[in-house]
Amino acid sequence: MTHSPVSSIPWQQGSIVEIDITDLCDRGDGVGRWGDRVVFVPDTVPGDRACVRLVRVKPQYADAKLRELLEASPHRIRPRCIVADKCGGCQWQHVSDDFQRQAKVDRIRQALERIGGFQAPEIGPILTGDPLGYRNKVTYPLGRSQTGSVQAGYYRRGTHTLVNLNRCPVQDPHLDSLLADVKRDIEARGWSIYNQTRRTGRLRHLSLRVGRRTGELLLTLVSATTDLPDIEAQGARWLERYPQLVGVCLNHNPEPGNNIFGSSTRCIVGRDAIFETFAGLDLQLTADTFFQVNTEVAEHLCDVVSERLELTGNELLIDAYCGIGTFTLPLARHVRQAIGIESQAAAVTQAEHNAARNAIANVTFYVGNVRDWLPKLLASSASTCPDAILLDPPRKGCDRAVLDALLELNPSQIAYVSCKPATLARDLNALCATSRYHLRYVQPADFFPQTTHVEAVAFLRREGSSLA
Ligand SMILES: C[S@@+](CC[C@H](N)C(=O)[O-])C[C@H]1O[C@@H](n2cnc3c(N)ncnc32)[C@H](O)[C@@H]1O
Repeated sequence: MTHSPVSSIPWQQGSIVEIDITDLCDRGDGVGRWGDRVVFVPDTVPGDRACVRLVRVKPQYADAKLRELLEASPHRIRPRCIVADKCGGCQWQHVSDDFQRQAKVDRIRQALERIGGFQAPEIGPILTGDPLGYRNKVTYPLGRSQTGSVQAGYYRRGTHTLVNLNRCPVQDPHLDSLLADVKRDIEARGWSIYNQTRRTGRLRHLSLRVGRRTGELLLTLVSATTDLPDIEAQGARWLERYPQLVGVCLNHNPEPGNNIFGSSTRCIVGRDAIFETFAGLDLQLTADTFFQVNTEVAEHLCDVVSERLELTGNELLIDAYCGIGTFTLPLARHVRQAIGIESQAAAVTQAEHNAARNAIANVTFYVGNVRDWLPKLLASSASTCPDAILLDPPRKGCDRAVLDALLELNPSQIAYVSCKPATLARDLNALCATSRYHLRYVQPADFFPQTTHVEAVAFLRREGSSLA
């Protein structure tokens, strides 16, 4: 293979260069080198040799577009989605499942080593489930094609242009026909589609949720208006056509901005929630509350947390950032007392409802900010400090004040669930900097196959704790 000499091609927008892809970056793009500069190329895989066009050029790096694949990597596969080259929903449809998993584990390792400062951390094999058909919930923005037909799908990467979907290979297959039919019926009803720029029109999003174990389906339309003409009749028709559909809801979101759901949801027909079996519990899940999108892997992770914490039944456990109690409720069965803290009141209402539904009496949920609640618990429970704290913060990780409060609370064990390796590594570094805690084990989990997202739970133990 002859390579074009680096010096003969100007480092500028529009230049065409040939490079070997050697790595993947956090965004999921392939990474190659042009001389001592770095080139990021979407839709490539380590092992590819590619002819690329530089599109955004900085002194030391450039973003490039794949023009031609000169040699295909052994890790490259044919995408199992017909719109993989356009749709921004998945980034790695062209990467083999094994290589995706390895890349995710590598990313966690690199973050722990480079940002966290940990040397050779023990990282377990990644938890996996089905690489396709796993999503139990989808929420698609709605739009119209140039010819006026109703569209639903994800945005083209880096744009606000919808890529219309009639099916999606990562969503539960039971949602496929519903997606196509609902779009057609919206069109037939003449319901207008919301225009974000002009702030006109009604319908904004279509959300579908399925109980992976029960098969129950829930359909929610998000509208800028409180009503839609004949929504009751259409809802009844959908219920009749789909025996698994248990309810049709209308969420009202008149606010501009990126929030999908508004604050009020009205059940049009049927019920406003599905039932689902999770970790041996019977859960009720409404349309607008967060539930882990990959039921199987979440359940698997819950088991790992319970086993790794080596719970004896005597512990006081705090689950900070608990959502609807996805981890709190199953873990409550293994401890003396569990406390969940969550900022969203609706999620706590759902958690309390599900605790009662499953006769779990040893759990208390608090609505509010973890940053405020941890010091309050510290003040109120001097004689009963928590034995274990589970954390599952959003991507930005924990505030410094939360980490300080954790150190004050001084639990024997901390399990930190994270969806962003960089912030996980940063926070673990802060917790372990005092040498009071050491990192025992990290469990990666592949909740979102075909995408670059990766989750992990890190287990910390206090030095000298009797469990060590
Ligand atoms: C990654 S989700 C995890 C939810 C839950 N553990 C689960 O698995 O379903 C993070 C949760 O933290 C909540 N949250 C975000 N910031 C918070 C804060 N400062 N205090 C309390 N809860 C917060 C969000 O509402 C969300 O439910």
